[in-house]
Amino acid sequence: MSGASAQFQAKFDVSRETLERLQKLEALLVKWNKAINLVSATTLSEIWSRHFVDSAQIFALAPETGRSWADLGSGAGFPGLIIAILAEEKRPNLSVTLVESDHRKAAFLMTAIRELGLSARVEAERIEEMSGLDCDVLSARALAPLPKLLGFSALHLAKGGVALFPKGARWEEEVASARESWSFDLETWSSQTDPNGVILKITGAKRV
Ligand SMILES: C[S@@+](CC[C@H](N)C(=O)[O-])C[C@H]1O[C@@H](n2cnc3c(N)ncnc32)[C@H](O)[C@@H]1O
Repeated sequence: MSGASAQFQAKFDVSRETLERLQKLEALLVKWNKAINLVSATTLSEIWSRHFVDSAQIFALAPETGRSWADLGSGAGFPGLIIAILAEEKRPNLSVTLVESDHRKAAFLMTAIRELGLSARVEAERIEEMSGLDCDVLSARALAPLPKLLGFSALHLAKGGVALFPKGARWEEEVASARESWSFDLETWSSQTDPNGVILKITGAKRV
């Protein structure tokens, strides 16, 4: 086991099968990154800490009662593919949907799902053009400012659902800006990977 995967195992207590899936995903990302720009070359050598841990920390924040999870703008699969990998071990009944409008990235996501033996599905569509997903949990990393994310949530989150958005150092400005047109309940968790970042957990969002 590499140092990075051993650290992941210590943090998230996952099975050998899950670690093997993550190792396969790492190999796929390295292979595909030669042809399409999935992750920046500078973070390729830090896939476990910058992407796998960053994504996995979101998984534990979702209520265990949720049956469906949608990750919007998944890109190379963060956090969506990691959620799908963890769900395979820890919540096998969770249905995971990855939304990604870029067809080359969507092709990567479909390949990864097939090669890793996951049950997640990919919607290669634009978030604002697809029919409502009615999901219980929604996530999005590095997709849009919070006011826009809340607009996406209004389209796809079921009543009573939970939105999880990792945000960087300027998260308080984004929350203040969102409060101008939305009311919502907010909990925050410090990020395990970004000393200035947080994960926003939002419920009950309504336009004001
Ligand atoms: C900056 S990347 C972030 C990718 C990934 N979430 C991450 O954190 O590594 C944003 C991704 O969202 C996708 N995207 C942007 N707008 C979208 C839309 N309206 N509908 C679907 N996907 C979209 C882009 O193609 C891109 O892959």
